[in-house]
Amino acid sequence: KIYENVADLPGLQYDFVIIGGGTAGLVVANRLTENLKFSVLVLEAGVSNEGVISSTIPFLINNLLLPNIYEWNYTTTPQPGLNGRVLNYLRAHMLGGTDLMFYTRGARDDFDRYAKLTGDAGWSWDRIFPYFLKGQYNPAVHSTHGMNPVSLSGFAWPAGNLVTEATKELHDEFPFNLDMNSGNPLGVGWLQLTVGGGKRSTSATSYLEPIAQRKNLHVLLHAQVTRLVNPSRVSGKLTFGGVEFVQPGSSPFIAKATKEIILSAGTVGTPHILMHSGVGDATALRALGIPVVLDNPSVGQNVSDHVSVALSWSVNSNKTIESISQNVTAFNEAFAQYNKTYTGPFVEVGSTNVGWLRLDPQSEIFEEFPDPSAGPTAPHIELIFSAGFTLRSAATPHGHFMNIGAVMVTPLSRGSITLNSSNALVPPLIDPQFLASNFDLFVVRDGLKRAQRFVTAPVFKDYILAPTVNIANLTSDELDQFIRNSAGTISHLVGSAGMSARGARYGVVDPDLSVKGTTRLSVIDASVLPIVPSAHTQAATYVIAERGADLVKARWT
Ligand SMILES: Cc1cc2nc3c(=O)[nH]c(=O)nc-3n(C[C@H](O)[C@H](O)[C@H](O)COP(=O)(O)OP(=O)(O)OC[C@H]3O[C@@H](n4cnc5c(N)ncnc54)[C@H](O)[C@@H]3O)c2cc1C
Repeated sequence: KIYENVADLPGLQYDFVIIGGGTAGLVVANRLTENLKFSVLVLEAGVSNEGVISSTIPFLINNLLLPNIYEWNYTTTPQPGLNGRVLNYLRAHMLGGTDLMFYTRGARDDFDRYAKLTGDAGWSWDRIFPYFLKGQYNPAVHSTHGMNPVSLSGFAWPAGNLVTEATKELHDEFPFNLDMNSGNPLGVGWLQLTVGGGKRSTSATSYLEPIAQRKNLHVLLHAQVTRLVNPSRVSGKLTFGGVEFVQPGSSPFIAKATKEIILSAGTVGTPHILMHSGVGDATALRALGIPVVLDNPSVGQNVSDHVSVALSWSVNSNKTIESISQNVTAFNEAFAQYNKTYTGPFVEVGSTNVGWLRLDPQSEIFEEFPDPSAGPTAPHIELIFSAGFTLRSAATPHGHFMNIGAVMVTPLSRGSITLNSSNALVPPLIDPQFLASNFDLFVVRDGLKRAQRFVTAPVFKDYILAPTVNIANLTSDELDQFIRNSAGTISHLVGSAGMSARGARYGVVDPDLSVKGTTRLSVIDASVLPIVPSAHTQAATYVIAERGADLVKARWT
């Protein structure tokens, strides 16, 4: 059952307390409460997804991302690699998270590297693969019995067919890939989305809604966890006796977990809570006057994220996103069609295809830097093809466009989440160190050049009119400045509570996701990924949550 007010909860003692009801937290809540003997409380700082149309209608997802109650409205610290710019840093503040529905699992090598880094073969592609199928178009690599619907686009923008045609014309550099979720993503293929029946699916719609009436599951909204309290030692290991949280304007409450506390507060929230609980770098915590209960300098460090820059071309067609986004009548018609039949352009986001490419192995950049990709199946670059501007703002130009986002998916830069204050309600310092490494800059540059080459395919001859910014005329230095001045993020931060092998001298959680040096405390969310996969991160988060729930269940049954 979902509660708004702590006073309505039957009590504050449960077997498990899950902190955060985003992508991972609700998967774990579902799986643990399959055992009717387990009682579970989810504490979610944000709001419900119910009745929020921009969280349901794929085409309107853009509205969810504006500063509002569905986001924490964070900003980064000034980023030297972006010429000192401060970016808005989107983080979900609602049940089920605020992803944009891209469903990309990553490369076989990404997961095999996690297995190697953690010394646990359970994180390898082959062993994790069944967990992908639990969540659900090459039928051989998908399932029909999973929880979370995944589909190809339910609406065909002409740009999508042109992109596919171009893969035939430029086959050597941009081969077609029928299904990029097989473990071998390389090539250009159709985008898959977490959309079912025309509606956006999240862990809130797939994992919570169907079981929200389970008697052993309580979800409390507007409940912001400030810290874990009452530390003690059990057989030399740290344990916490409770979870402190507040509701707007309230005094703190304490929830107790008789079995385990599970942090699923995401890559920013999880280390934030750990550090306020005294788990983190001892020197930094002391400097803020926070009592140290476990010195672990890895907490909040080693974060990595993807950086992107988009190019746009005006096109000789009026069948683009702008035909709806810039025309009130057409927008209302599309909305009406959606409401009647769940069909039409509102069933998807406007992106049509995705490409995954590797750098040239002979590239001079490898003389300076080792290859950070996970292996030969893993790309360095992602190209996102869209039938116009998917993220729209007042600055979006008028006209009709095709967009290609070039995303650097193998960052060498590493950033951090640190505390700014001893007050747990003050946001942390988010410093992803975007483009701090020249390798990362090189990859974005290469990605933009690939995008430019892609649109030279003969099929675009009568379609593409002109670039909105002609980077072909820029010197190398000017191009670098263009990148630093326009790069953004696609919000794939991971690593702040990274997994490492048991006994390793770094890392925050063991391969079974329990926090090192503690007992009855684990982290199950995207923060445990030690390196960002070469993919959008929700699919990886779902499998972490599925396997994480199995690991917890195994400890207690
Ligand atoms: C705007 C955006 C778009 C994205 N688009 C895509 C996409 O299209 N495809 C894709 O694969 N990935 C996408 N991602 C990434 C993907 O959504 C994340 O990797 C994934 O959701 C991470 O899941 P999580 O459970 O770790 O964290 P989250 O889903 O962020 O959940 C954390 C939850 O914890 C809550 N919380 C945090 N702190 C506290 C606290 N102190 N007390 C109580 N609750 C707390 C938050 O409110 C939130 O609900 C996107 C991310 C963002 C932000």
